[in-house]
Amino acid sequence: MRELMPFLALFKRHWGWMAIGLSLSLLTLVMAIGLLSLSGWFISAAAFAGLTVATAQAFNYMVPAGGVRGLSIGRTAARYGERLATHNATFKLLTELRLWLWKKLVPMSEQQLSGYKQSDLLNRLVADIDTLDHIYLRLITPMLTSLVTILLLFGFLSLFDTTAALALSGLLLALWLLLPPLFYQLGKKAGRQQVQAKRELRATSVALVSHAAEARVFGYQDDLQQAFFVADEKLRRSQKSLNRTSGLSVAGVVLMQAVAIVLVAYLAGPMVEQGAYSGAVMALLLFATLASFEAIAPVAAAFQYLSASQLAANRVNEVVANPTTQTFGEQSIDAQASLQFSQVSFAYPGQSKSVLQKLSFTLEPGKKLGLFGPSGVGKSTVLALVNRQWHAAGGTITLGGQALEAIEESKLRQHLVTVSQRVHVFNGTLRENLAIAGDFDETQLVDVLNKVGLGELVDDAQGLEQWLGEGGRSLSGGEKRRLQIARALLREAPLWLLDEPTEGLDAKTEAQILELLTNLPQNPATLWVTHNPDHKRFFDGIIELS
Ligand SMILES: Nc1ncnc2c1ncn2[C@@H]1O[C@H](COP(=O)(O)OP(=O)(O)OP(=O)(O)O)[C@@H](O)[C@H]1O
Repeated sequence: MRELMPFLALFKRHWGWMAIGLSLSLLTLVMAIGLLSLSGWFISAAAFAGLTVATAQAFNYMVPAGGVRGLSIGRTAARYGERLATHNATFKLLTELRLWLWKKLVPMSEQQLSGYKQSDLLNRLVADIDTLDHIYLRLITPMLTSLVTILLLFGFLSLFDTTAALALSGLLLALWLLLPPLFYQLGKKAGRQQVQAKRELRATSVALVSHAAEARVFGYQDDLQQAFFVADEKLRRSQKSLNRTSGLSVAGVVLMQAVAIVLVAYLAGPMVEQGAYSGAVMALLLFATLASFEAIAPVAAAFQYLSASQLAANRVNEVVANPTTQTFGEQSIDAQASLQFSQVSFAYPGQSKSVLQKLSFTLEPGKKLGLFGPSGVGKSTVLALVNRQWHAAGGTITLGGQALEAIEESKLRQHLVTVSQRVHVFNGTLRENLAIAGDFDETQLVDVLNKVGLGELVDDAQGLEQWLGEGGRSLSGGEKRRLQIARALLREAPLWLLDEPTEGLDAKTEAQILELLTNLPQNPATLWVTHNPDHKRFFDGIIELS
């Protein structure tokens, strides 16, 4: 259970909604038991009263009938409120958990996340976090409400028959204690298999979609599909097994309910014969017994899913407690900071050959350095080191005289921007795609779009609100790069990292982008990776990697 502790701590922030949901859930149960007990008593008492004219006339139908009506309306209202409150609490918990994990993932570099497939991280963020919401809805709520209901039931029934009250509450309490470990064991294997199968299904479906084109061209579509079907079958098998356990829990609870009814009837029968209470009270006891099992039914189901929640918690904790997580310092950087590599060496994990060996250079504020060299020599790796995607194994990288690791994360991000060949257009509007650079008003956004030659995008009827991402207006390669430059311009970062920003563009677009990048208004320091010898004229210095 220790693995669940960090998540229970996060739950605290929403205790208000959780408590409302719990209270309404308890109220619903109490009203359900009250409704059935009162109805049982009322029908039997009315039948007994009808045996003679005198008793029939003296019987007060109005008050119990009003009670039945009140309880049934109250129960429906409480159930509705309970659903609203517990679902609201669950969604709040999900948001809390997902944001918490997202915030932990974002600062991690590629190095720290290497070893995880993207689909696996996605799965941890989505499916595993979903599984964790069972803790509140399926575990905490039924366990607490059923326990309180048993205690209340004991108090209520002892008003009529202490022995029957003790017997029924004792039986319910024994079930409350025994069902969880029993169903935890029964659901353990299938619960874990389900988490595993969900992971595989997501990985194979992501592969199926993202590799679709290559798979078709090279004829391995069937293999991918087969892997997907195997994972799907695994998931179905685990669900079937869990459903069987659920069915077993329902059958078990119904059986115990029958046992309880026989037991209470056995104890109450002689009491009625002895005249300790009426037959109508016996009906009340029997109907209360019948209804009380509504409290115990979810307890068995709850623990069947615990192992899945535990495994999900372990998987989430594993990423968060990544042993390679590097913490960064708190230093800020001066806008006029120079970037310096001194004897920097680097090799990718698991590779014996170094990509960089003792690389040294200095990039002064406002200067442009061109980074040349054959393909695969390590040019992009240099940019990745400045971006802290990876960390140098030897030597030092400093910015404004401070070690790169000592600089606070947000300060570093404010200081530099990267313009690469691949631009991500988010599934959102033009405004949202620019707004990742910060908070800007309409004039500033239109102004920057004009600067990068994308002014005509705003002429669209929807202007900045036009949809750009998936399913939106498709941008050409050159337009996407200009969008990226617009984002970078908005940031006013003093250090720009350019990774072949004009690669693959036609001559006209290339000329436009070059014009833009070589005449940036704030004249940032620029480290520019390129293969094109014509670009040499733009640079104050050249680094040739070999
Ligand atoms: N994540 C990674 N894991 C392992 N090796 C990597 C990784 N990224 C790059 N490499 C390897 O490191 C070397 C340098 O790669 P890098 O991308 O820096 O080269 P580059 O000079 O930018 O190449 P290009 O001009 O083709 O873009 C290559 O041999 C590449 O295969």
